[in-house]
Amino acid sequence: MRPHLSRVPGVLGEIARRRAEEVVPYPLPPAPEAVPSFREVLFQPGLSVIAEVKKSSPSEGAIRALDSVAAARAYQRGGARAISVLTEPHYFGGSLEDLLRVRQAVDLPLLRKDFVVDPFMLKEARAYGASAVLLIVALLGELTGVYLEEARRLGLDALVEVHTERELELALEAEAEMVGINNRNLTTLQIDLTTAPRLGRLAREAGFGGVLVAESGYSRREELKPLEGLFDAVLIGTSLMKSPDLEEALRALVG
Ligand SMILES: O=P(O)(O)OC[C@@H](O)[C@@H](O)c1c[nH]c2ccccc12
Repeated sequence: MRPHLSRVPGVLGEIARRRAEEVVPYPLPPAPEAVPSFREVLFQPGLSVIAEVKKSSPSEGAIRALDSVAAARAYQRGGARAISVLTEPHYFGGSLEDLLRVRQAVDLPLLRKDFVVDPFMLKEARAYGASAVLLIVALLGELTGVYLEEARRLGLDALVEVHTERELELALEAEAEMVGINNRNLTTLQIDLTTAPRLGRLAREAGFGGVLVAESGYSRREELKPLEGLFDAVLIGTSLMKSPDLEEALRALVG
């Protein structure tokens, strides 16, 4: 079952509709061996970092033409608990090959970062080595629960991404076990770092006991302060990718 994308506004709608046109199922390679669960590694005490391999983005254009494997290895050395790999090609310069190559190079659980708009993309994620997938509520709406169920059936964890109070409600209704709060509005691309703490508090007040991840826009250590005691993890891409030394940048950010 596919979501209705015709009325999704802004850049998000543009990317997602293009993605949907491209999904044509094909025979998949056998999935690589299982690695530690994405969700479980984030349950460790303290704020975990999910470091992201991201070569370009709609807001920044080209970020860095660094090889994905080199980036992922530096992240692992720097203490990342998990790695996110963009697989969207047109706007983010990613690929499934990047995901598989990173899988073969590091031991950390991987998140397939893409605009999932067809259940086949979940099977694909698993076949190319992901332990988890991103599910964006602004795209999947009421179908979020269906995609969550299908991800579970395939043995994948799902990071359910929200940006508004209404989307958070939908994520909690769908019984998400990991919720990502994106500081970036994917329609306008604006960042507001007060979004994650605000919606994070609401999620906890509503009794959410799962993994909470703050996403986007972090580049300085002080910015992580409001997340302490509330969030399990933070997802960081651009500021790390832009650093001359990714390992050092990661250590400097989280100590
Ligand atoms: O590069 P940043 O600002 O550190 O952000 C990372 C990550 O949160 C961002 O890439 C992201 C969050 N949600 C997404 C959905 C699709 C594509 C990308 C994203």
